[in-house]
Order: sequence, then C-alpha cells, then structure tokens
Amino acid sequence: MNSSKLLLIVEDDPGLQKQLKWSLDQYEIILASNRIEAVTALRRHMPNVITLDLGLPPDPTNASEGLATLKEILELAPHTKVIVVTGNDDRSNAIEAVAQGAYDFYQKPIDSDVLNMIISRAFNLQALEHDFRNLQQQQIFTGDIIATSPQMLTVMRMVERIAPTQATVLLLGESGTGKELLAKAIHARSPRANMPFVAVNCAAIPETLLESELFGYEKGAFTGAVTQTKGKIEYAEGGTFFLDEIGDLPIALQAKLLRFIQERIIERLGGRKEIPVDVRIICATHRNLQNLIDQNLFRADLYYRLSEISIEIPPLREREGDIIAIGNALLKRYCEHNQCKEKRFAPEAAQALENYAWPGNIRELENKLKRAVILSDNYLITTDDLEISEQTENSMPLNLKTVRDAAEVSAIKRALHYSDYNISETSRLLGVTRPTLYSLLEKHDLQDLIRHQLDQV
Ligand SMILES: Nc1ncnc2c1ncn2[C@@H]1O[C@H](COP(=O)(O)OP(=O)(O)OP(=O)(O)O)[C@@H](O)[C@H]1O
Repeated sequence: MNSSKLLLIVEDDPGLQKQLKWSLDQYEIILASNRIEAVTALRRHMPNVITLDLGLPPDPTNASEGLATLKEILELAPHTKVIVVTGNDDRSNAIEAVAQGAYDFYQKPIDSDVLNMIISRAFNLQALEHDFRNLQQQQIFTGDIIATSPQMLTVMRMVERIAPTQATVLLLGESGTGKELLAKAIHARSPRANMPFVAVNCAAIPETLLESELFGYEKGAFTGAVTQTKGKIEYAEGGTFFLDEIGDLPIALQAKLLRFIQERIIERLGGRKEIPVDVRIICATHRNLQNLIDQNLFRADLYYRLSEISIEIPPLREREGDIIAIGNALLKRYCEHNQCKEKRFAPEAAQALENYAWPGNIRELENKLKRAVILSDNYLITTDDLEISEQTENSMPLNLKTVRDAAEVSAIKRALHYSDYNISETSRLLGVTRPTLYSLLEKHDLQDLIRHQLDQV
C-alpha cells in the first residue's frame, strides 16, 4: 500500500463507516471499530492520517475510550495526524483531545467537503514534516560516520584538521567504537585519498605469519616461500597504512616497525635490499598502551613515534544523542537493504536503546538492528525485537527538570574545579552573579562540597 495515501478511520457506527468510505474515496481506507482494532491497524499499516470518533465502545456516549485510544496512538506513532470526530454538542472533549496532541477536530454531522479539506491539509502537513525530519537527519551524516554528540563532533573536527597532514595518528577506543571507520575517514580527506588504504589487524594474524604479512618475503626466505611476495606495507605505497590492534604487536616485531616508522624503509624477510616506502601510518588499539609499557610489553619509543597525534574515541554510551541518531540511520539503511517497509522504534524501545550500556559499541548496535529488522514483521521495532532487557546505571532521564538539574550540578562542579573553588571565578565561568551561584549551591545542596574544599585550601 502507498502509505502516503493511507487513511485509518476509527468509527463504530457501520452506517457512518460506509458514508466516510464513500466520500473519502481518493484515499486508501482502513476501517476500525474500536480501540484494539485501531491499534492493530496502526501497528500493521502505519497510516499518516487517522480520523478518530471519540465515542467508542464499550461506552459510545462517553469520550473516555476515544481519548484513551488517542493517547495510545500518539505514544506509538507521535508523527501521525489524528483528526478527532465528536458529537455536535461535545466541543470540550474535542478541545481536550487537541490539547493531548490531536491535529484537529471535526464535529458531526459530517459534511464531506469540510472533512475532505481537513484531511487533505493533514496529509500535506504530515508530508512536509516528514521531509523536514529527513533533512535534519541528513545533516548529521559525515560520509559514513554519523555523529551528533558534542563528544564525537570534537573528534570529527580533529579528524578534519589532521587529515590533510602527514602526521602519524593513534586512535584509541573500545572495540566497535569506529576506529577503522575514522582511519578511513582520515585517509579519504587526505591528499592520499586516491591511493590505497591498506589495513592489517595485528590480533587476527598468528605471530609467526605477521612479519611476512607486514614486510613481505623473498623467494626461499623460509620453507614454502616459493615466490617473492610484497608485504602489506608495500601495497600501501602512496596511500595510508592502517595497523589495527597495535597493542597486540609482538615485542620482537616492534623494533622492526619502529625502524620502518623512523626511516620509512623496509626489508623483506630473507632479503638484503632496503626498500623505501611512502605511506602515512595510522594505528589503533582498544588496549591501554601505558599499562603495556609498564609491563614491558610495549616499547615506549614506539609509542611516542606512533602517537604524534592521538585521538580518544568515546564509547557509544558516553555520546549524548548518538545512540538514537545512529540507530535511526542504521534502521533506515537496513530497511532499504532488505527492501522492507520503513520501520521505526517504539518509544519504549528507543528508551531501552538509550539505557543500554553497549559494551560492543556501534558494532553491537548494528548487529541488534540487523536482527530486529529481519525478525520483526511490524512497523514498530519493540524492546523485545532488540533483545535488550538489561537496565543499566546509564539510564538517561527524559524529564526535563531532572535533566536540567543534572546538567546544572555537573556544570557547577566543573566550574568549581577549574577555578580552584574561587567563587568569583566560578560565577564568571558559569555566567551568573555570585548571589545566584550561592543560591544554586543551596538549591543543589552543594554547600558542603565548597566548605570541605575551602577547608583544605
Ligand atoms: N559513528 C558511526 N556511524 C555509523 N557507523 C559507525 C560509526 N562508528 C562505527 N560504525 C560502524 O560500526 C562498525 C564497527 O566500526 P569499526 O570496525 O570502525 O570499529 P573499531 O573500533 O575499529 O572496532 P575493533 O576495535 O573491534 O576493530 C563498522 O561497521 C562501522 O561502519
């Protein structure tokens, strides 16, 4: 069905159903007679516009069932335009419905010209809003990288600045945070973009093979070396060489890599010739290199060479707003890929996505969404489809007062810290007067913090 022309009519009177169907014949009509049928039809077809009779069974003389149906519809599909239809002496319930989020109301008896006009305007507005949301969505794409959070926008600005340079870059971040994607983004924005991008994962190749994989070998270098073979570094000539999981590079190979980085020269296994190579190097790891250095598992001199510029990629759970932004974009991508109708997250599923800690970061999000798109046959992806049950302390409240209070407390604590607990400086940083700062400290019960700190000064 063409969802742009789909109209759900929720009406319990069979005579009126017939009349409406007849007078609204330019739309594809779905009929429902009660709340359960309406919600089922909504989940299945996701119409853009709904007309909803407020007097529904079991008590058609009362608007309570109609208002409850409206509430459920708007929870499931907040962008749907609902036009409530009431008896001609029931203006107060109609206004109550609009206050709850209905798009408009219409009083019986039905004048099909007027109703047609209201419905047509609702469809137009719905389409405009839909296009606007799509535009907003597009603005957050930077190639394949989706980022809206301040944390990732800082990372992206850094990527833009360092990409055109020759600097060696070290990308640090948990597994699945997008290190390889960022390495490719740096390459794509560099003057080397038209040359090869070659990646080697140190953790995925057995130690005995890694050296020949990186540096290549001459014929006869070892049993089985029947032809001269170039290493991956040589294949990256003119382009970018990405060494993933550098923390897993065996210590014996670290010296050879260091020489290559310092002199940009390699020697194939079993060879004597020094081969100059022009590559830019980007490395990545999820491991704490400083700890490895302390345990003598990683060379400090190599670390300093690799980290001319290092970029910390924050885990997904710390990126404000990115989970839903990436989730929505991936959902759209997978629906297109599977050639299924566009799907959306049910509100409780969106909340569950935000609350989950994502230990596997974006890769885990990708896997859960791929699975949900394939297995769910509804328009709405539910929490069950996502297989997310665990609630974590990462739960982000939605209540604006709670969110504002938390933001105020965090800003005050940071400003106090930056200013060494100097009240004038803290007020200046926060852009408030001293008396306002004192009342904020009182409001959030933070006076002890400042007394305690002042005692220590
Ligand atoms: N910001 C993002 N927007 C969209 N997709 C992303 C983003 N970050 C990562 N991805 C996707 O998530 C997946 C994992 O990313 P990637 O392989 O770059 O992570 P990684 O940190 O290198 O992982 P690992 O440490 O396990 O190698 C990829 O499919 C990548 O395209």
